[in-house]
Amino acid sequence: MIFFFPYFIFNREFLVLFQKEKNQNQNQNQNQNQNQNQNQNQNQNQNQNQNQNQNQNQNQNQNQNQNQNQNQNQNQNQNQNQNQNQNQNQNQNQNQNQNQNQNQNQKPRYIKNFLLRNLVAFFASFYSYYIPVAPPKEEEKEKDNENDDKNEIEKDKENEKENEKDNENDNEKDNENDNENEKEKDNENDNENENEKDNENDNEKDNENDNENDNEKDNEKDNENEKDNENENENENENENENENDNEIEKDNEKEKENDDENEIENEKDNENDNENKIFFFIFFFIFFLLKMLSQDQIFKKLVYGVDIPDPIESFEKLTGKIPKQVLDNILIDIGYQTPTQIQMQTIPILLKDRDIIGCAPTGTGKTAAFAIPIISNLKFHKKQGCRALIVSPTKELASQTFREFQALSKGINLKIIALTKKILQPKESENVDIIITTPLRLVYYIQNNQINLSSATCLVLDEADKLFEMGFLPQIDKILNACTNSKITRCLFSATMIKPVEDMALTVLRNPIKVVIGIPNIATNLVEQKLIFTGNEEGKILALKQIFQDGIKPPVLIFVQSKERAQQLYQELIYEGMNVDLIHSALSNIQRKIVIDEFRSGKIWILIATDLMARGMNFLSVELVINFDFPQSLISYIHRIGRTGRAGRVGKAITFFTEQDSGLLQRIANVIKKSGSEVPQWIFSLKPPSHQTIKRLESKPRKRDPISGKKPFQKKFKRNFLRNKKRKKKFHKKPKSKSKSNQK
Ligand SMILES: Nc1ncnc2c1ncn2[C@@H]1O[C@H](COP(=O)(O)OP(=O)(O)OP(=O)(O)O)[C@@H](O)[C@H]1O
Repeated sequence: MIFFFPYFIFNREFLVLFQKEKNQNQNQNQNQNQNQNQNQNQNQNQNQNQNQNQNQNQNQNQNQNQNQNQNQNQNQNQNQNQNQNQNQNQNQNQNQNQNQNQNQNQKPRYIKNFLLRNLVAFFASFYSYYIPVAPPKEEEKEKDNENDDKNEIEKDKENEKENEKDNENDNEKDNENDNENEKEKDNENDNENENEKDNENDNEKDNENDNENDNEKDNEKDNENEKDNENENENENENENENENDNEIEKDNEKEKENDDENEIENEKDNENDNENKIFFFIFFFIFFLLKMLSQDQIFKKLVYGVDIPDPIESFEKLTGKIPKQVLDNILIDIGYQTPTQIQMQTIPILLKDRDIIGCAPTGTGKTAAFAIPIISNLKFHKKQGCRALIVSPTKELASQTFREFQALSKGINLKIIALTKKILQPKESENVDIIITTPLRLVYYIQNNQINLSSATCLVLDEADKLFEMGFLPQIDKILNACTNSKITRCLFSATMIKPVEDMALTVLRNPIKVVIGIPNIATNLVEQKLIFTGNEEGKILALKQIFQDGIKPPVLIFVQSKERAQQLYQELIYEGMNVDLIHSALSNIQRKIVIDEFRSGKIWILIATDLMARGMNFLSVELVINFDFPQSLISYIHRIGRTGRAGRVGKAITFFTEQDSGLLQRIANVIKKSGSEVPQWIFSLKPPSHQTIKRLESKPRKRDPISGKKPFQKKFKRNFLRNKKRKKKFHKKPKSKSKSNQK
């Protein structure tokens, strides 16, 4: 329900909008019908009026001329007004027809819009936890309605004003025309009256002249002719007026057409804007969800590339029948893994099908078991045909650790597994083993001495592959690859980090590989809370370290330094403080290293000072705090160092000291810290980022640092600068001799 809650809210929102639009259109349709009816009525009335006018005109023609003219004018005015109204109504009708057409066109769009909105709503519901979707507020709705009403009222007012203006103009024109007509008609009437008077006078005169009869007849005839002429003139005027009315109607129609065209263009523009808004809306949401998914590692959480990718497993139980029952029991009962990790879900089925693979997953996510389970299952039982699986690790400690995990997973299965760390291979011993776990150097030694035959190997695993493809190991890896001559060999590369050049090189040795990437590549695990502390100088580091111990720590703690010399110096500083501390580096013997690791694992040692020897692959489950006393030499080194905590789903903490010397790589590492969810001081990002060459140079060799203990840095610096002057140097070295001579004297 929680999952689909925003879906319903979105849906409701959009349904409300949808209904609103629909109602508006329905109202428009209703109004349109009403208007159409009104227009029809008006037209009918108008026709009636016109008929009446015609009748009146006829009657008036028979009666008095003056009254007739007045009535005609009035009627004409009425007609014009009616025509204007008619025109307005026609405009409205046309607009409404357009709206109607739009509505008809929009009908399928309703469905589209509805689907589109539902799709978006569905996406929203998918990310319900990240998108707080508030239901539309009633106040906002009311405001929207008010605004809509206001807009409509304003539009109506504007239309009314325009109509009034048009009416006024038309009336003015009409009045002008009427006045002109009246004047003309008045003149005509005057003429008529004058003629009448003249006729009367003439008659009188005729009577006087005794020609009365003849004159009267003539006058009567003349009067009749005059009347006919007058009637003809009146009819002509009427026709002229009618023509003028027709012209005006035509003009009005033209205006209406222009208005209609403008309305059409505006409507088209509105439609285009609506479509643009919808597209923008959709794109915005799509990008929003993408970013959300990216920020929550949803997209890069699980990426599998390749062809014919076997289906992943969701549980170890799904492996029933695919792996020996004993192995399944070891996983579920003996070791107690309940569910496979993501890398295991993807890679176990792939390796069971003997496919080449690149597996990249964050530190502490069970990559060892991801390749150990299918390898043991594929080999099934011991065959006396030589080494069938070879696992190469960069350090002896890691090889020993992997050996232990293989032993645990293959318990009860007759497989011969050896770790070539301390063991010296007996002649022909390699022919009797199934799995060899080794470091590159030792393996190459046996290959070169023909003490080991790898032609029967069907599986080769390069653990911490990116490290093994670095220049230091590359020649040895090349020899190992050449020694594995079996054409059906499966090659697997695993690491928590993989940079592009190394990956490209690695891909050249794989055939039709499947690449599995869990999480964002080359990013520290988000189970580790990371912190950067500026210490100023070496002394500051010691003070900061003591402060951390004073604040309280939960052992065991792992402290990383950049060299064995510095490990020794720090060890002396801390042992002097009475702390339960030990150190491990490559200069110690194998036995010393093993003892230190065992004691650290058992909790006998609380604080272990280590070089990068311990940075990769070492699994100390109980380590909760990692301190980078010396800033790591590279980003990859940082990721592996802090990956010694926060393993197998547990949380951890990592603190990194830095001085001004470390500013080169500071921004890069700060970026990784930020991406994995921890806080970083913002000023670090305002620093000028180093060039690619600077980064390469910094990563190629460790930084020169002042010693941790002994003489204070400024004294040492002063002495070094002082002795740079050759003369001073000679004097400095001569002084003791002269003293001794004087003493002798
Ligand atoms: N399915 C599982 N369920 C619970 N714990 C597991 C599972 N698989 C492995 N582990 C445990 O997770 C821890 C880390 O495993 P592993 O050392 O293989 O990690 P990794 O990915 O190789 O780490 P790194 O990159 O540092 O080498 C081990 O303690 C291992 O026992």
